[in-house]
Amino acid sequence: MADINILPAVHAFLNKQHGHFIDGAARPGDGTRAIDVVDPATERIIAGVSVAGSADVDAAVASARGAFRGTWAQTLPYQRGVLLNRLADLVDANAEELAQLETLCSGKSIHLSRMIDVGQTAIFLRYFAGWATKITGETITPSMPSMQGEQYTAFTRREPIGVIGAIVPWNFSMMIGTWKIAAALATGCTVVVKPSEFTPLTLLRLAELAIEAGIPPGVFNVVNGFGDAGQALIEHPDIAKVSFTGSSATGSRVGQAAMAANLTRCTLELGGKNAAVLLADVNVDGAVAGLMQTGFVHQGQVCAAPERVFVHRSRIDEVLDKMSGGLPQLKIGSPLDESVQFGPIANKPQFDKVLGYLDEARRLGQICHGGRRLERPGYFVEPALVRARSADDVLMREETFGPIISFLPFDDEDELVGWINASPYGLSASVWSNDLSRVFRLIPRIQVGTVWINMHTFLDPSVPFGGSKGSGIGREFGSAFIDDYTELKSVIMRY
Ligand SMILES: NC(=O)C1=CN([C@@H]2O[C@H](COP(=O)(O)OP(=O)(O)OC[C@H]3O[C@@H](n4cnc5c(N)ncnc54)[C@H](OP(=O)(O)O)[C@@H]3O)[C@@H](O)[C@H]2O)C=CC1
Ligand SMILES: CCCCCC/C=C/C(=O)O
Repeated sequence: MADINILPAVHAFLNKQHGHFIDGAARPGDGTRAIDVVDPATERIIAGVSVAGSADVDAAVASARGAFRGTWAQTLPYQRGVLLNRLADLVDANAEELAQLETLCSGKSIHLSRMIDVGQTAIFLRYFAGWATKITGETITPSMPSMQGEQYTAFTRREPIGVIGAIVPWNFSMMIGTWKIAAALATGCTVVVKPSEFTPLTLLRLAELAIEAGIPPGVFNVVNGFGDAGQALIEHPDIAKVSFTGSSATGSRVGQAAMAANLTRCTLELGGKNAAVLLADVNVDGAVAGLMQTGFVHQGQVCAAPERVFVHRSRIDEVLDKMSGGLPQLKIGSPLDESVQFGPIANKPQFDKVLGYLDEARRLGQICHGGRRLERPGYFVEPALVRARSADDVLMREETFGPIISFLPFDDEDELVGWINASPYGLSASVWSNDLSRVFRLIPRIQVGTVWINMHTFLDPSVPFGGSKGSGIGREFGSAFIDDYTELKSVIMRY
């Protein structure tokens, strides 16, 4: 099939040098440094953005601080919910434009951009809109003996923490940005977001839509640039909280810098080396379909993707045969072709990293299917299946963040748990079985933030998501975010 037609609005948005979005309007950069935005499917430059200097970061934080104390503080929770719902409606109304921008910057298939990036952005906005009117404290009866004979009562209030500095990676820029922006706005905070320099366009467009929705200027600001712009943001004295998604290495630096600068609180959603465990009674067809989908969606560039799969020895040959048989059905090609499920790797550094892991697996003779680079422009590589020799192999230990799934047979449950927990990461795992007694015995033994049963990478806005160990600090979604984005104030009163 041919590529879809690019909308005139997308052409118009692309052929521009973008700056930042501050105080409700586009702010051009100072022109001294610029970033080329590259389409990973063609390696062509499709747009440019300016690099924020400290004056831009200061202006964005000042605007967010002004709105936090002014217009946004005067906006009732009910109205905040209405405005977030209006933004969701505008995301729906501009869905195709946003999906095309996302695909052109990130290389994810247009189908995925429509369904996940745009579809989930609207869903998360509506979910958080509902929370705006449901943020409550509790009443407490003081219990100290010294209070006998006196009349006391106490209550707590949840107050918005202030300006949020949000730092967002390139794999799902608009959706992950929205998790942070919508949580901030629902609780009464304001936000300055720095997208990855590889995928800056959809969040700039979302900021424009926020103004169209009636969200006051300064509530949602975007600064573009490299890590140094992010660094200036997290160290800014008027940032009350940092919400970061990205690699564990950068996340660790971000957390330390924020803490050292101003004791700034952080939520860190970091990398993973997520295990899928297929027990002896596994429904192989169901597990294979699930792994094919979640291991190779967006070319494996998903923090929760199943990268290491432990299969009971009695089933491993069957599983690998069916995985190999399924791979040719995954159509590789231009992400703007609606029949394609598998596009290019999102950017050149990530492409080089994935090719490096594939070279290593090839050197060790471990690739059992795929893994070849495609001879065409763009960062294309086939998805790969690897049969590991030991849980200590590089591909069983390091996060590749690419379309590579490694398999290892297991015999013994204790050994299996040891292998899973030996990882410094602890984001997620899945167990595939209908033997619920065994499954429920495993759940408390696996050191991760989320366990899926007979599914993988299923994110729902009402279920907390985040990592343990080296995969992060804090949780996004559900009610957990309210604690993160608010300050708890206690009031004790004698009457
Ligand atoms: N958990 C996840 O969801 C993701 C994990 N990754 C992993 O990270 C690896 C590297 O990808 P990369 O994009 O470089 O991810 P990083 O973790 O390095 O970057 C994530 C975000 O942090 C910014 N950043 C970088 N350095 C700093 C800093 N010192 N202070 C503040 N912000 C900073 C980046 O900006 P800039 O890009 O402009 O430097 C980007 O916006 C990938 O190979 C993959 O393994 C990547 C994306 C998502
Ligand atoms: C189809 C999977 C979509 C979920 C993407 C969530 C990504 C999170 C992350 O990489 O941080």
